[in-house]
Amino acid sequence: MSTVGNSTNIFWQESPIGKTERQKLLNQKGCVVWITGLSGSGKSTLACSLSRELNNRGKLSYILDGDNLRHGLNKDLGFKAEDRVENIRRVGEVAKLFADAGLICIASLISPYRKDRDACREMMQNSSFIEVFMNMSLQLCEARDPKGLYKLARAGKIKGFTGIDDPYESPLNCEIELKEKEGECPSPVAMAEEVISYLEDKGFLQNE
Ligand SMILES: Nc1ncnc2c1ncn2[C@@H]1O[C@H](COP(=O)(O)OS(=O)(=O)O)[C@@H](OP(=O)(O)O)[C@H]1O
Ligand SMILES: Nc1ncnc2c1ncn2[C@@H]1O[C@H](COP(=O)(O)OP(=O)(O)O)[C@@H](O)[C@H]1O
Repeated sequence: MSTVGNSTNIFWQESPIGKTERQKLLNQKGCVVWITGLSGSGKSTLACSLSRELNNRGKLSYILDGDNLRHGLNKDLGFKAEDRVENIRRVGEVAKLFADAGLICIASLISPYRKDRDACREMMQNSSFIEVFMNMSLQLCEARDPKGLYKLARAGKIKGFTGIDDPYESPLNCEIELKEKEGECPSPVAMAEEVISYLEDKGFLQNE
């Protein structure tokens, strides 16, 4: 019996099938690939490309996309600092469940605060949190502006837009950093392959 958060008298219910058994069934290891970066940096594009490439290799993945989750699970949250903190905390918890299910969970969110990303890392077992930093310049993201949000933010029609009048804290120790080279961004497939090589090297795509 214990107290957790605001709940008292709660008990942990063990499951008859463990993560090891599920991973064996899937021939892979559960993990979280956490993609962070500015709006327009290519997070969703990489998430989709990575999921497709993994699928082609017979590996099961699932995308948790910030924008999409704000249509449901996180529809009560906005973009003020405490809402972003709660957004990342919830998605971290959900990602942890997907990884426990044995899946390669691809979380794609701006996740602007280092402390919150680190807290998600802390939730996970050692080395199964792979932080991917989309290190694209604000200039590139703003030039892309596929949803016209930077334009609105510059015009003062959106307040607290990340990179314009709200902070983005770059990772200090991420596992993978993807960058533009001479103003050119690698293709989504090339970026997905870089992540897949990492997953392969670390043994996530098999279960010996
Ligand atoms: N104020 C403000 N700042 C940043 N982004 C904004 C804002 N308002 C709306 N949007 C849209 O919301 C998407 C980001 O949602 P996230 O859940 O990833 O954000 S966060 O991690 O909680 O910061 C983001 O999607 P992406 O462009 O895919 O990153 C935007 O489309
Ligand atoms: N590797 C890439 N090369 C060229 N264009 C890209 C690349 N990745 C994304 N884009 C384009 O940039 C825009 C923003 O990408 P998106 O994945 O929606 O970013 P985010 O999810 O970070 O907001 C889209 O128009 C997309 O087609």
